[in-house]
Amino acid sequence: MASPAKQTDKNHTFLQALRHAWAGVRVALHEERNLRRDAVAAIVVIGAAAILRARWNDWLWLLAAIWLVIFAELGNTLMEDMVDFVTKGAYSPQAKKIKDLSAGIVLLTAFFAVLVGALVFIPLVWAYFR
Ligand SMILES: Nc1ncnc2c1ncn2[C@@H]1O[C@H](COP(=O)(O)OP(=O)(O)OP(=O)(O)O)[C@@H](O)[C@H]1O
Repeated sequence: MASPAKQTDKNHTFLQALRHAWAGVRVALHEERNLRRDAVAAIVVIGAAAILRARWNDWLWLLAAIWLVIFAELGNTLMEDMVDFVTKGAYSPQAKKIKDLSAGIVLLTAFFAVLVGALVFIPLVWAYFR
C-alpha cells in the first residue's frame, strides 16, 4: 500500500475514506474565499432563524438552501481545479465554457437561496416587530 501522503490506490477503510473527504472540505474552506463567505452567511441565517423562532417548515427550506449553495460552491471549486489541472493555465474556449457554466450554477443557486430567505424572513420579521 502507498504511504498515506502519496496514496493513489483505493481507500481501504471507511475511516480512511472519511479522512480524505474531510481533507477535501478543509482545503476548499482554506483556499476558497467564497466558500468561507457562504459559511459565515449560513451561520448568520441560522442565528437569525433561531432568534425569530422560525417554524419547522422554515428550517427545512433554509437548511436546504444553505446546503445547495455550499454544494454548488464545492462543485464550482472542483470544476475550476479540474480545468486548471488540464489546461495548465492556457486559454481554451472549452475551459471558458466549463468554468462559466459552473459559475452559472452557483449564481442560480444563490438566487434560489435569496428567494427562500426573503420568503421565510419577511413574514418572520413582520410578525416579530408587529
Ligand atoms: N483556462 C481558461 N481558458 C479560458 N477562460 C478561462 C480560463 N480560466 C479562466 N477563464 C475565464 O475566467 C473566469 C474566471 O476564472 P476562475 O473561475 O478560475 O476565477 P475565480 O475568480 O477563481 O472564480 P471564482 O470566483 O468562481 O472562484 C472563468 O469564468 C472563465 O470565463
